[in-house]
Amino acid sequence: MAPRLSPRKARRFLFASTLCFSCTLLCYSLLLRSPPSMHIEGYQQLSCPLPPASGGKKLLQKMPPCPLSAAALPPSSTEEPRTSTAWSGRNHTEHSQIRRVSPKPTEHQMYPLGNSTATPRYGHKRLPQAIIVGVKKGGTRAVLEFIRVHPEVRAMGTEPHFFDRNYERGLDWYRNLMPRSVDRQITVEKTPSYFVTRDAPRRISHMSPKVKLIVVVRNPVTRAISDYTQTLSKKPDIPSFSELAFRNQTSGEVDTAWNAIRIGLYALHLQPWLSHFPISQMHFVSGERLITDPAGEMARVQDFLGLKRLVTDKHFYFNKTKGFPCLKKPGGGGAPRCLGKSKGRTHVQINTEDIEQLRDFYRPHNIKFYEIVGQDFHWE
Ligand SMILES: Nc1ncnc2c1ncn2[C@@H]1O[C@H](COP(=O)(O)OS(=O)(=O)O)[C@@H](OP(=O)(O)O)[C@H]1O
Repeated sequence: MAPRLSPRKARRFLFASTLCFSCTLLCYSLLLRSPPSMHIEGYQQLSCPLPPASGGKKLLQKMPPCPLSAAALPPSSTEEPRTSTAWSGRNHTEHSQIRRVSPKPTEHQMYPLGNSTATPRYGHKRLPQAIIVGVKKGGTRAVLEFIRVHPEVRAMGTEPHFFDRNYERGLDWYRNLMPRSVDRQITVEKTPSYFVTRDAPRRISHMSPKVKLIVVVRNPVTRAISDYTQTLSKKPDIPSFSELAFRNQTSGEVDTAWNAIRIGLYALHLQPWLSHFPISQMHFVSGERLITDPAGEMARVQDFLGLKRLVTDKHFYFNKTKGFPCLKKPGGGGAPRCLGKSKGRTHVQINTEDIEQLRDFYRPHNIKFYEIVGQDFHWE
């Protein structure tokens, strides 16, 4: 017969069993609890989880793309992961799932140079709000490369030639070529031949009457020689510059049918633009000042585009070998960035008499151009 417990002992037994059960439950719950959130000094955890901290294979698995919280990013690069192949030659995304939060980013961290052409996964492809429409050999590549340093600019790297050669492909085709951008960013493209394309002003205004137009102009004589030098580099058998530039070399009659000459008649080409856009919607960059004072010219371009002046003299240095201003590498180290070999070629030597004749020819056209745009470019 089992010994009978007194009521007092029974209560003690019940209390001891409950205590023991509760302890077991507590231990289990502590063991099975999810790991505490990881805090790493100097890093801010974003909304995406870190990869699990154990299991070798799992660590090698790629995590799904993680949207970055705006607060975690420096002001320049909010919402936009960029690849920076243009500068380092390596293709790495600047934003990882955890990002270092330095107390005050340096200017280069804030505004990394070389807003690359790589398309981020989000944002929208938009029709350009600004177009560098000309002129060929004026310095259009330099302006595009310099302005795309700005964090609020997204630029198409190649020339789409939509409004001259590809118009029948339609606006959706054109839009699809553009890099993705977020709301506060503007999309820019450059195609220098638009300036001399008869239908381009009408077509562009039809796309967007508010689009901002940038024209990079350069002394038309130097521009013509630059144009000829480029053609000669591709077709070495073409006639001499003087043979092409003058209808009659003895009389000095200039051949305005030759494109290299015709493009330099800026006042003439400007007229159709003014039938579709107010002059205030056009900005003229001096190709000469772009070389001697890139920061000054770019300040004016940023003002025109309604952007904060973030591309400044800190971004440029004069490269003696190249003979042109180049962009500094972000952070100071490594190779800086100059434009390619096709920019800044040594020009073909043209005799002084021919140059003088061309200057005389262009003078009245230049003066007319200065009057229309209200700026003297001093092309003497
Ligand atoms: N920073 C810098 N580096 C190199 N080159 C520079 C720069 N700034 C302006 N330029 C001048 O740009 C000229 C080429 O103009 P474009 O870019 O408009 O040419 S193109 O129409 O796109 O072919 C090019 O003409 P050339 O010197 O005749 O080659 C340059 O004089």
